[in-house]
This record gives sequence, structure tokens and C-alpha cells, in this order.
Amino acid sequence: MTSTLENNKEIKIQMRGIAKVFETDELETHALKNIDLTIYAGDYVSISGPSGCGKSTLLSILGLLDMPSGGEYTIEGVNVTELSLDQAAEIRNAKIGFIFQSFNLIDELSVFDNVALPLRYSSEKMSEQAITERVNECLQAVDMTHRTGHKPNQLSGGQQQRIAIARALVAKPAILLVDEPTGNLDSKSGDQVMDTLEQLNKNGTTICMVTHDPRYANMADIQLKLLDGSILTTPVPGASIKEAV
Ligand SMILES: Nc1ncnc2c1ncn2[C@@H]1O[C@H](COP(=O)(O)OP(=O)(O)OP(=O)(O)O)[C@@H](O)[C@H]1O
Repeated sequence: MTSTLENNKEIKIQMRGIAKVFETDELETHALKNIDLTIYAGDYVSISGPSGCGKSTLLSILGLLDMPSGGEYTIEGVNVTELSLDQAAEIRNAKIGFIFQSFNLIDELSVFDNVALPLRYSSEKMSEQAITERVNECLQAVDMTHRTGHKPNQLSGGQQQRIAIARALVAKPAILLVDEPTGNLDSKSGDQVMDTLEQLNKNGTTICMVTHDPRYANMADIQLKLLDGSILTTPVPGASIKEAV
């Protein structure tokens, strides 16, 4: 059993020597090379780098949407390196909260029901009262309790993204994986979404975010830069990411 504590800090995510090779008929692409990464509870990590450097590939592997070609990956001490599709889906639902550029809300459902959805589909059954309490808690965390009965298309883009954040939080994931959260937003709404993420992190949520925007990448405590599938940046002193070897 892998320990999830290091220097009294809880390890949420640990990658050792993660590689990803895409093979097509003529070409082998080494999208990720020997990635070593440790994310502790409460960290706020940004991943940036030029187009094609491997950001989406890394986020997909972190989110169990794809499997690595080599290396070892654990989430909260559970080795998730080689899982069946069903096992990966189960752990993904329980431990990962996703926020995408497109908000992916269901138009026919109210804000409340969108946020409640992961709890209603969870293998761990909850009472309606417990669901209501948890959904309201998450809507409060993103400052959206005043729009509970609205449908997504009655909200601004920034508000929709904040609802998507509440939905990602509702099942108490180990980590929020965030992919270009402001890509579909004007700068004012983008700033509000980033403020929401910052506030959540201050209250203890662990976040790993891919962004092209250097201004937003700089908001994270730990800023990783990828180049040609390798982590470039040496972490700033005091940061908790392990340097790639
Ligand atoms: N399914 C695939 N099959 C073959 N090659 C792939 C596949 N997915 C990604 N790649 C290659 O792997 C490398 C990394 O791609 P990835 O999408 O992770 O980059 P990225 O940093 O997210 O780029 P962008 O910022 O443009 O979204 C690229 O060279 C890409 O062409």
C-alpha cells in the first residue's frame, strides 16, 4: 500500500516516469516523456506550454480518460496505472472533478439538477435531503445560490462555468482538473471564474489547470511548463512539485 503522506502533507496525485506514445502507421509521437509529478492536498498547479507540448495528453491521463504507455500513477494512494475501462470510470467519478472550456451543462435541467447529477448517478446512494444540502453548499461556494431554478441558457457564460465548477465539486473529488476554463468567456467573466477557482483553492480545494493564458497560469502557486512532452520548470522554492529527472 502506497503511503499518501509525505512530510505530513497528504499526497493527492503522484506520477513517476509517466510516458505516452501515440503510434500511427507511419509515425510514433512521444507526447509525454518521463513525467514525475506530485500534487499535495491544497495545491494549485497550472500547466502551460506551446501547442502540441502534451498538455491535453497529461490532463487526460491525470483524469483517467487515457492510460499512459509507461510509468506509475496513483490517486490518493490507489495505483491507477492499469485499470479496465469500468474501473477507470468508477475511480474517475469518485475522485476527479472536471471543468472544461465548454461548460457541458444539460440545457433541459435546472441549475440545481445539473449540479445534483453526479450525486444521483453515484453508486453511493444519498437521500434527497443530503443531496439538497450538498448542492446548496456547492452553489454557495461559487456564489450562485440565486439562480437555482434557472436553466443554463438563462445564464451568462461566466455563470454557466461557475455552475459547472459547482457540479465538479459536488462529489467531493480528490482534485479538480481544469482545462482552459476561460476559453469561451470574455475577459471580465474569465476573471470572475478565475477568482472563484482561487477562492475554492484558498478554502482547500486541490486544483490542476491547463491554460494558454500566462496571466491565469501565474495565479497558481505551482506553475509547470511543458515542452516537447517534458516538464521544464524547476519549481519555485517551497513549492511541492517534484522536479522532472
Ligand atoms: N490520438 C493521437 N494520436 C496521435 N498523436 C496524438 C494524439 N493525440 C495527441 N497526439 C500528439 O501528441 C502531441 C501532444 O498533443 P497534445 O494534444 O497533448 O498537445 P497540447 O499541448 O494539448 O496542444 P494544444 O495546446 O494545441 O491543445 C502532439 O504532437 C499531438 O500531435
